[in-house]
Amino acid sequence: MPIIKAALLGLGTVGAGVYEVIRNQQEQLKELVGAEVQVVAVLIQDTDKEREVEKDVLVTNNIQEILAIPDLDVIFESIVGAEPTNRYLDEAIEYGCHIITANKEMFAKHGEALLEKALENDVQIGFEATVAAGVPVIRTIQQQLQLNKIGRVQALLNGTSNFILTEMRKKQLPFAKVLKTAQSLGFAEADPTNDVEGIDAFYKIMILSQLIYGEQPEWNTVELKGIASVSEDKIYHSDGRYKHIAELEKVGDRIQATVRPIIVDEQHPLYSVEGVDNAVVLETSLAGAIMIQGPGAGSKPTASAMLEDFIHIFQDSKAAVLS
Ligand SMILES: NC(=O)C1=CN([C@@H]2O[C@H](COP(=O)(O)OP(=O)(O)OC[C@H]3O[C@@H](n4cnc5c(N)ncnc54)[C@H](OP(=O)(O)O)[C@@H]3O)[C@@H](O)[C@H]2O)C=CC1
Ligand SMILES: N[C@@H](CC=O)C(=O)O
Repeated sequence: MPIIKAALLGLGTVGAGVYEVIRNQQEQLKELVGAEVQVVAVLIQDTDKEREVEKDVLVTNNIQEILAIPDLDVIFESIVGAEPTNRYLDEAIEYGCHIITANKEMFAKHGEALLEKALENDVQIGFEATVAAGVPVIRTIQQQLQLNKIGRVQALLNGTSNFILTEMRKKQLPFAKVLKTAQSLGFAEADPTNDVEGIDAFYKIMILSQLIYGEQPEWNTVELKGIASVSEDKIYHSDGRYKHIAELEKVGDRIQATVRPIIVDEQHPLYSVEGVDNAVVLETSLAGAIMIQGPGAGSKPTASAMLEDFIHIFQDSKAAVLS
């Protein structure tokens, strides 16, 4: 049986989820892609931490050791921040590896350039996990809405924010306590600033803008507020519900985007989307308004998006080899 050699960049909440799914669902993966998937290396930062990986897996903090492995087929990237990640992926594409990423900051900033480079090097990039984790928004837009023109987009794109707003309102709990729970559940980033200041949702709506309109608005024109700007009292006592909503629309030649907490009433499509769920409402020219909803953060939902990308990429390669 052929072997697909994989490396994981990052072995935190997301990377560990990917590793576990590959191990636990090896037989199904074999059937789906026609090859055995072997994780041969992981890149981490702290070499002193204990890692739950097989003994023959190379664990290193040096990307060059990974890119020196012969015949590496794919990299699953789930590290944090735009750099050095972008540089690592740029090199990995030159090496000839497919890339599957969950890193929205990196992808909002460098996704276009990496996609171009991937095309030149005949490899693919899967980025489903960069937006709404387990909810297949990217592939729905890429594959199921090709003839439709997408007008306005309204979305809940940060699982942590929706979880915090929901828990605070339902249980009248303080912000700091619920944020801790969101961190312990693997929803919030280790540094939760981007979650609660709206920056994480901003990166995600920029990725959607690039995908839908082929460009992003000037970043400094986007109104950006996070849930940290809302008082506890308002969250507990407002009529309606606070939701952290990202909106996107092309008006004439101009793309307009906002990312902010607003109060919605029960008529609003995002009113009933609660907890860690994300949802994206797409106004489409033929199908009408479509809403897609599901878990927007966490280890398994994110690993799900990355492994589904993996299957698409390697089923394509299998078809190419057979034809
Ligand atoms: N958590 C979630 O629900 C989701 C997260 N994401 C994105 O996925 C990525 C990972 O998130 P998550 O798993 O939660 O984060 P964690 O903080 O849990 O894990 C990050 C991992 O990356 C490693 N790492 C960080 N920086 C570097 C670096 N410069 N070089 C090598 N390794 C590095 C860390 O190493 P070490 O173990 O040594 O500290 C750790 O293993 C982020 O970009 C995040 O935005 C996307 C969707 C959902
Ligand atoms: N911290 C993020 C994780 C997924 O992207 C969130 O809460 O949405």
